[in-house]
Amino acid sequence: MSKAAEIDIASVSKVYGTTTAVEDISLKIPAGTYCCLLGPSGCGKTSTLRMIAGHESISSGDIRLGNTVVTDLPPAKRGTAMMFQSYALFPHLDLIDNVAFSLKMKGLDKEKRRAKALDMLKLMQMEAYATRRPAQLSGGQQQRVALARALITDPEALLLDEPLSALDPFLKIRMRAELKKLQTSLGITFVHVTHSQEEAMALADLIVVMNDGRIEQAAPPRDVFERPATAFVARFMGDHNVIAGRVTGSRDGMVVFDVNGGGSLAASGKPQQAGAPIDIAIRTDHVRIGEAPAPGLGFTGIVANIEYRGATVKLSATGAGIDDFTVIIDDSDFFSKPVAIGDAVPLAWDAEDAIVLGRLHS
Ligand SMILES: Nc1ncnc2c1ncn2[C@@H]1O[C@H](COP(=O)(O)OP(=O)(O)OP(=O)(O)O)[C@@H](O)[C@H]1O
Repeated sequence: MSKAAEIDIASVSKVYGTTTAVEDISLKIPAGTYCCLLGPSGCGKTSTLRMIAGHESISSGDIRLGNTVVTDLPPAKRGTAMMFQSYALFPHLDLIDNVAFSLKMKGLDKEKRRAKALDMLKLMQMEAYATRRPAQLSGGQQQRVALARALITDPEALLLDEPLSALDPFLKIRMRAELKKLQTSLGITFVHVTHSQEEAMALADLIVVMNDGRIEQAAPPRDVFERPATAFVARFMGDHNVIAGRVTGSRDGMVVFDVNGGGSLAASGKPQQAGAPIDIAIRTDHVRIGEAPAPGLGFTGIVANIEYRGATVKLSATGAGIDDFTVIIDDSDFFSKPVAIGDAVPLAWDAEDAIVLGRLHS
């Protein structure tokens, strides 16, 4: 296998006619990283991946793979390989010929390319099926063949476009573990497009959250989850309440603000100009119920819904200017002092759990 390469995306944009799919993004993906491009449909993930692969031209900016600027190179000359969502296997060819296809294009003789294809099928534990056609395989097996076909070119980076989306939920989780194992054992750079935050959290060393053609945050999964950079990231990753308001002042290392249409709250952060818009995030599992909050660090919520989830209970509450506030508490805490729909309950959190979010799009 070849070595891994860093991918350097410098001020890259992609414009299709009047649509700007990717707007001036810059990103360094260190060599050997498992990187997930994460975001909702239409945010520009696939366009970014296809520009790295060379399947889409770059409207402006440059992409470097290792020391080579690949911006104007054709896909086969970049040192990347792409695995497509639908696997794009040739139905009329057996697995060996499917896997060997790119070597045939390169002019390698039949014996050599078939031997190498068999090696790749062995790596993916698919050699027993070598003479079958794709239609005679399960979804998970087809995915392994698609991986073998992508990896046969010894790429420095493997690009995967929603590789797990065609699989059923059970297989998805199994193949996810296999992808991670494969990346770790090969040590090459993986760039994996997904709209599932769970998938990205499970796989990535580096999560790149995209929204509307731009990067909202690029950081390891734990940082993205614990310190979401923007309201979009906090909402998209889930398990956070986002509250918007306007700054009124500061106190004891906290920014004090008025909730839009509601009371006054505080959050850890530097003083900001009075009147400035502010978004804060509060983890749903870091809220205590039934405890009087410190000034600005909680409110009285009216319980709107209760969902029992086994180990935890999910409460939804409303407050002045706060439409939907979620609290996840341990089942034992809930059942030791149960509350009912319609009850008014104090909700409280600590200063460090109220995070001021950045404002990328304002
Ligand atoms: N060939 C094209 N011509 C015109 N517009 C395009 C083309 N490809 C993509 N777009 C537009 O560019 C934007 C980004 O698309 P892209 O496929 O990169 O998003 P995505 O995040 O991968 O979405 P999905 O998860 O749905 O695949 C969208 O608004 C899309 O409609």
